[in-house]
Amino acid sequence: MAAELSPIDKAKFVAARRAVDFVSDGMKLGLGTGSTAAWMVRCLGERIREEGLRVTGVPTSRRTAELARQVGVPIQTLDEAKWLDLTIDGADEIDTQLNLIKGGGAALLQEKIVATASDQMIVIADAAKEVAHLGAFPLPIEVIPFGWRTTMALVEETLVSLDVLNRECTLRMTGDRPLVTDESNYIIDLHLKRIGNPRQLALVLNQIPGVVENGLFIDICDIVVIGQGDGRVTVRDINSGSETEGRVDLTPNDNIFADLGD
Ligand SMILES: O=C[C@H](O)[C@H](O)[C@H](O)COP(=O)(O)O
Repeated sequence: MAAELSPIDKAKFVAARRAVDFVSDGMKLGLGTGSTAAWMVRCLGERIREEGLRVTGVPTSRRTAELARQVGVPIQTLDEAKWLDLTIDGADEIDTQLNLIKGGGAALLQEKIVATASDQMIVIADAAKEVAHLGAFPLPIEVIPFGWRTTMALVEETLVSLDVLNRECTLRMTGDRPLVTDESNYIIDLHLKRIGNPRQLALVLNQIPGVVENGLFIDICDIVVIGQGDGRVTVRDINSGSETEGRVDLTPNDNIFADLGD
């Protein structure tokens, strides 16, 4: 029996299932990370099992690689795939220009590399992720562990030089230890409340020695699919300017819960 999903999981599920309609036979896909992207990987597995869809996925984290294996999505490394047709991923915030904050799950570095190596990026999310201005969600930056305190001080100085008012920076912890990313780095979260100029901030942060990458995705996302708990989905395409409304069957196939142990 399939478990009853919470409204937020229903919203994530319908966004994921709608986005998987954009996948066609033979595609090389970037597989995002996080709870919404996990639904997309499960939906892909469902299409592979039921329709014989042939795709190859490049996972953006160890977690996603493990899930892909569990649900039967064939995977490759990015260097094996070289270039991808489409990446589907979640986001922590999406603004009206489809600029994003990502990295709440600490996978921003691999996610940005994979999305940038794709012809197209589709972001899937529940409606709560849509914002007028980025920044209420803390902006993650991935930093080299060596000298991270110095790097954090340089980040704070940079924020002062940009006249950013709220500029508290915190090292992300897991228990009493710094969180370590898949690439063996640390994450510093920037509590900015509102980002006035995301494009400028993204460029300036990456100039600081010790900063590997920041979680601002500027001009990378092409299409956003927003799900609602009642099954409604909105597809917004930044290139064509189109917006279409639809509805997705809320009943996941029981097989889709295989990895959840239901
Ligand atoms: O590092 C993690 C990713 O950027 C996620 O895509 C993002 O945090 C959204 O995750 P979720 O779908 O769990 O809200």
